[in-house]
Amino acid sequence: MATDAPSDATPTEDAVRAALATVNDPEIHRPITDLGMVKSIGIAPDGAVAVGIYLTVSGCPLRETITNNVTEAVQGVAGVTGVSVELDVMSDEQRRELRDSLRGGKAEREVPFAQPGSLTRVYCVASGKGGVGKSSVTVNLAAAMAADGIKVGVVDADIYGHSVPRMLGTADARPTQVEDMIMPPSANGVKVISIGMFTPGNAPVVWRGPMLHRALQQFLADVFWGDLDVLLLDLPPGTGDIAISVAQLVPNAEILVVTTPQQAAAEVAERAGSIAVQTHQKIVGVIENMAGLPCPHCDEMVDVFGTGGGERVAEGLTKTTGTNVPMLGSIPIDVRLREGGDDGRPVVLTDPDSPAGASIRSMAGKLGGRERGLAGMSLGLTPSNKF
Ligand SMILES: Nc1ncnc2c1ncn2[C@@H]1O[C@H](COP(=O)(O)OP(=O)(O)OP(=O)(O)O)[C@@H](O)[C@H]1O
Repeated sequence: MATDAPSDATPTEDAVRAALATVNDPEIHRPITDLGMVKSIGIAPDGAVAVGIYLTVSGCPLRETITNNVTEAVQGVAGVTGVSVELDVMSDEQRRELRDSLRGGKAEREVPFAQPGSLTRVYCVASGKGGVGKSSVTVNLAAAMAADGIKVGVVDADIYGHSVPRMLGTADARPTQVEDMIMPPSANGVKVISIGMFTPGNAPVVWRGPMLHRALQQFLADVFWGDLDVLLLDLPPGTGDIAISVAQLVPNAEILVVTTPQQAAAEVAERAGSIAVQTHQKIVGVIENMAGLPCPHCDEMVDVFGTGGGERVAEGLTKTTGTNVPMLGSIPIDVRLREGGDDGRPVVLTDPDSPAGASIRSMAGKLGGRERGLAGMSLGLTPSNKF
């Protein structure tokens, strides 16, 4: 960043610090000056600047990015003739301070999304059967929302098929840890944390209920999500322990039910959705996936999995819950959606106007853009007797 100082003047420390304030930590997305990452600034009479930077952890995978960004920012200051960056690593004490400041001064773990003032909408994506496209829908909704400028995160809590990182293009990413705080990797503008990032190789997860509960609590409380507009949780299929844990940890989470049009799948999906009655959660709607395959020769729809499942589930859940559970939309079978999932390139980004892409984008618009209403939310105010 250029200043008004004449270019032959020695740069001031304030000007260098102002330039450093424009550099964000690539994982925490906050200025390095606010995170206690600037260790020292040395300015030689000839305009050469030496900056000392604390990394949060040794072997930080983003050390090169940070070095480059710092160099570029300081180089732009008037009078700077050269920049050298020396990296150091935070002490345990500094890391603890950083963690506490990221938690808003609170040392204890709490789930930010469950706090009364939280403005993050939390959606649990649930299905009855496996393989109906729950993860594909989650990933594409998230990518479409991010493309619309919404700050979105995904928790992949599907212990049986943790496929979200691959579908989002972060298959090999591992989160960085600052003390007991976890920095989620991000791809296509979506922050993501997956149970698969904490299991060696492709090992199956054989955790029982209490362990799953703890893992989920960690994903919600110990991951540094920043200010999210929307958090999507990809749940395992069925009515298992995880759904109950989510209800306990984030009682205001709303449920999105994914089904195929098939009668059998719809019945199971309805059962999975109706767990919301017991947990007192709201079902935001039903998404029907794999709703017909356009014939490649004549474009006529072939109803591979039958028809009407989504509507049946929506009607059934409306009756069971006594609230209006709408059908949010239908997604046809589309080979581009499957390929995009395999390649980590969501179809909503690669083929946004394909029938599948357009349908998911439209639902993402509704779910992401809906008023983050204060209705039903405690504002922490005491009613006045004046009126
Ligand atoms: N509309 C669609 N068109 C074509 N392929 C699809 C569609 N929806 C999902 N698929 C494919 O079906 C397979 C299963 O989808 P996905 O993994 O999203 O299901 P899931 O319900 O999350 O499964 P599980 O519960 O077992 O994790 C994937 O290979 C995915 O690419």
